[in-house]
Amino acid sequence: MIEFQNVSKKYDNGVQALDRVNVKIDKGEFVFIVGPSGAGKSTFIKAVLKEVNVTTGNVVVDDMDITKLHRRRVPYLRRKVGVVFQDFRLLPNKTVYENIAFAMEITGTPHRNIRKQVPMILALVGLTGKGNFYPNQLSGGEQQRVSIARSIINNPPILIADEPTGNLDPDTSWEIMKVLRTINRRGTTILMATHDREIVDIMKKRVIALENGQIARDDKVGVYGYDD
Ligand SMILES: Nc1ncnc2c1ncn2[C@@H]1O[C@H](COP(=O)(O)OP(=O)(O)OP(=O)(O)O)[C@@H](O)[C@H]1O
Repeated sequence: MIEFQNVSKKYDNGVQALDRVNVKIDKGEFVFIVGPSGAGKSTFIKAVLKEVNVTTGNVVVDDMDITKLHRRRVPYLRRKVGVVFQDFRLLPNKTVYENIAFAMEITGTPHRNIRKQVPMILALVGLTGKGNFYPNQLSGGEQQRVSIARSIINNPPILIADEPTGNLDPDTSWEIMKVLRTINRRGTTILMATHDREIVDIMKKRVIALENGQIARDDKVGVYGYDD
């Protein structure tokens, strides 16, 4: 599903953000990416999305070697990978319904399907009845649910969550983790970068730890393992 083959990334300023990374993530896995600040987690995620071009090695996403993928084909890749961020990134002038519908409109989904699928996805993330609310009328946890709904509405095989609980209190964070677990159980591969020790330790999922751009640990049932 996702494979890094001897991947290195050196930024123009000389920083070696990824250093000969080899890793394989299978379909349906739930994987945490942990590591100290500056370890290379964001660079790893950006390499999957082709937001950064790696210096050497190959990145394979959903059976497609994206290393040499033409710029014009990158939007096609992005449809295979839903993304959720710490800061939600919802469109403030659109309702919950419109935020999600918009993601379907840009892929050319017929309105009939949009009208059917948006309520279904709102139910999945526990937001039935909130379709007409604007983002600023929702709690942080609810906004993150909208963001998750938007990220999976086009059924991507992979969901990347970059610190999705970073702005949320512990209880709300767990509500978000339940939603992500439900999505994972439906078959979506999930890759989540996090600094949240409690979540990593309790979830008992695969943990890949990056340090200085290298894989320091890769445990099938791992722990957070840092003091920060
Ligand atoms: N666009 C860039 N240009 C130059 N150096 C960069 C760039 N982006 C990141 N870096 C450097 O690459 C290294 C890895 O950064 P990265 O953001 O991948 O780490 P991270 O593990 O996500 O950190 P954090 O937990 O703080 O988000 C750091 O030394 C960082 O300063």
